Amino acid sequence: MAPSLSEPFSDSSVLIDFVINQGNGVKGLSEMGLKALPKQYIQPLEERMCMTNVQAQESIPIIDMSNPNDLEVEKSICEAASKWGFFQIVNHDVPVEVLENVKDATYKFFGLAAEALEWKDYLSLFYVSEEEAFALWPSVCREQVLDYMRKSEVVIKQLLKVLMKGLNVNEIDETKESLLMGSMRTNLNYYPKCPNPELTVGVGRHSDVSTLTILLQDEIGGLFVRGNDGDNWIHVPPIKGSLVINVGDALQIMSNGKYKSVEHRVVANGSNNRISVPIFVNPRPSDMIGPLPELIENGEKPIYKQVLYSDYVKHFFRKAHDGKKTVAFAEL
Ligand SMILES: O=C(O)CCC(=O)C(=O)O
Ligand SMILES: [Fe+2]
Repeated sequence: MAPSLSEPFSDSSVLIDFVINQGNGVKGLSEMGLKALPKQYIQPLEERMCMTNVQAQESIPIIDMSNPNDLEVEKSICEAASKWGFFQIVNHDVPVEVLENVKDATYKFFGLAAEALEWKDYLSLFYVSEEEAFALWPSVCREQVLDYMRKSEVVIKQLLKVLMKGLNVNEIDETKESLLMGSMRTNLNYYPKCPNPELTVGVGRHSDVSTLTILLQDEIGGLFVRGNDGDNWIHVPPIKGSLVINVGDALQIMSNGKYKSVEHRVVANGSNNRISVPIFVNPRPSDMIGPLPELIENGEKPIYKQVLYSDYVKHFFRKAHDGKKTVAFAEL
């Protein structure tokens, strides 16, 4: 039974049934035209975005990738990964058409079905093989997602090569390539319009568990990155055709802390629906991750221990989004 507008979801089991079991998602809630946010989505005050903490004059670096082997470009990538942990790339090799197609496919998918978390619905696609993707992924988006992943691989390899060079790791053999990018997951995120955006979050504060994340966002905006001073938040402005790149915990650990996996969050929006499509480039679940041996051989003191990547990810998902605390799991 659909819940009535006059008494929407005072009972949590009705809400869970509507959003999850019946598959309506947060999208279903948004489209009911609720006057107020259901209480289950109201976040504690300290987790809500306070606009006085936004640093409007700051922005993360925007890097032109037309000449990825140019020394100045290499330098700006490594500096951005050390200082910010976040940057946007423009003039990369992923065709704008591929990006547009995967955004359209995301809209199409959420026209069909949804599941829920925070004020956000998402579909998570773990890549195993093309055959499996053809068998299991929704047909409305699988071609576009596969194309987006395939075409992004070039830029992912370029970035990892440059970032490794910045650590004086000049050879990426098969084992290292697998450690850096042995598994990939693409999420289709949908943040429906929200009746009380200031009371909730699209995605709470977190850092990613990936090596690198490649994020495509639409033109709405709402992604904020923790500024260098630790208190403020910096908006990541949508730039058509760009990809947002961020360092994840696995790369922070492997680089022995040189590259930073930075907290970020997504605010809910009172006027527009928003989509984003991150590719999480990860080690394999069975890999041990820790500071790269080359760094230790060069005399660096390790600040992280070796951990099984699947244990690290399990640890991340055991707790609610809670900022940067996951990485403490690997600290020595
Ligand atoms: O939607 C976004 O812009 C970011 C999403 C995100 O941080 C994530 O899925 O890990
Ligand atoms: Fe994230």
